[in-house]
Amino acid sequence: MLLITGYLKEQDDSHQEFEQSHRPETDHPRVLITGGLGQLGVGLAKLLRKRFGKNNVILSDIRKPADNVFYSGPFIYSDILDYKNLREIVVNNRITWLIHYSALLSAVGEANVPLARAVNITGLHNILDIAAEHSLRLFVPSTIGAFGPTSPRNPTPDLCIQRPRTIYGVSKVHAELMGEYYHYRYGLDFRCLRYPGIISADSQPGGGTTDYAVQVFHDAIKTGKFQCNLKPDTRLPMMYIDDCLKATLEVMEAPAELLTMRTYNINAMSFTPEELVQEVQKHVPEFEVTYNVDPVRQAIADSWPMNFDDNNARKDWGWKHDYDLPELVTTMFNFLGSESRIAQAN
Ligand SMILES: NC(=O)C1=CN([C@@H]2O[C@H](COP(=O)(O)OP(=O)(O)OC[C@H]3O[C@@H](n4cnc5c(N)ncnc54)[C@H](O)[C@@H]3O)[C@@H](O)[C@H]2O)C=CC1
Ligand SMILES: CC(=O)[C@H](N)C(=O)O
Repeated sequence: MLLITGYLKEQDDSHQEFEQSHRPETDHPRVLITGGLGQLGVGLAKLLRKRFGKNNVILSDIRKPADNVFYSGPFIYSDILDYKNLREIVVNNRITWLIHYSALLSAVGEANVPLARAVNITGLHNILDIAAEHSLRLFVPSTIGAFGPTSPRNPTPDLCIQRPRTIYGVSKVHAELMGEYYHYRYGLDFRCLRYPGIISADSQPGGGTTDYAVQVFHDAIKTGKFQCNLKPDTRLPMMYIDDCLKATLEVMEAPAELLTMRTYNINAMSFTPEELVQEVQKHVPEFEVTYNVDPVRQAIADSWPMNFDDNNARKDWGWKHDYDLPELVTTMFNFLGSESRIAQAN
């Protein structure tokens, strides 16, 4: 029976997908995600495909996807520095929404400033021009890294001094300002959220300053020991990936008249490595941490917000987070714990 049910379910699913992908364009956006094979893109594609139909969401990157990603929905090679190719992809696939995830994050950017400038700034210019030319709804994420040591840090409001000290932060402030300029000058439907450090169980971070808060869970499960590359009292805004992706879809679907701004802070929690370790030890009592501070990442973290003020997002389009620190840690261990039990069983 299960086999038959499974077969019938499969038929029904594929019929539904056919339906969704062949509905008139007016029904659903046609989404292109750039830089989709990083920490956030695959999860976002999953969420958007559930909402808009598998074939209406195209994942892209310059890297080769794993089989499970490749066979989960449309994937295409796209280098955002190749303006012509990007334009062809947008036209040939009748794209109406563009989620621009391609970037070099804070620490990797400091290690390769010329490449970070090319990808994060020249690449962004290509995206802006194509989005304006084809009237796309454009999402570009910014970051807590778009602030610097002269910004108010506790809390950091949406509008304040922004003098970041990394090429990553400078490029993201540039993205915010250029996106808003294209909005006011050319009517581009530009939307931007400043993400905190994002924590996920099923994807690896891409070389940032907040990566420790992902690694800690894997090490707690694998070895019970963790070497933290930030000082124990380094407070940073953080968010579980499900909240981040939910906010991204919500702000993209928000009616334009609700948006009093085009760039919003979003917040969920702020914690220090010490506070995170204490919460982890409630699940893994024997867990041990040592501190081996990375001076580059520490200097970046010391220039970033400690707490984020996101009242405008909550007021304008109803943003609210679901995961605080205890829920985050429980969710991460539920996922990773089951994964490691499966791994041990195999
Ligand atoms: N993960 C986080 O904690 C946060 C992420 N964000 C932003 O969200 C976006 C996605 O972040 P992640 O997935 O974590 O980044 P990631 O670093 O994990 O992935 C970025 C992707 O961009 C791709 N890429 C690099 N050069 C490219 C090019 N020339 N053309 C096309 N793709 C290229 C890479 O192959 C990679 O898969 C980024 O813009 C990042 O700045 C903002 C704040 C926090
Ligand atoms: C907070 C971010 O933008 C990213 N995770 C980084 O640490 O660079």
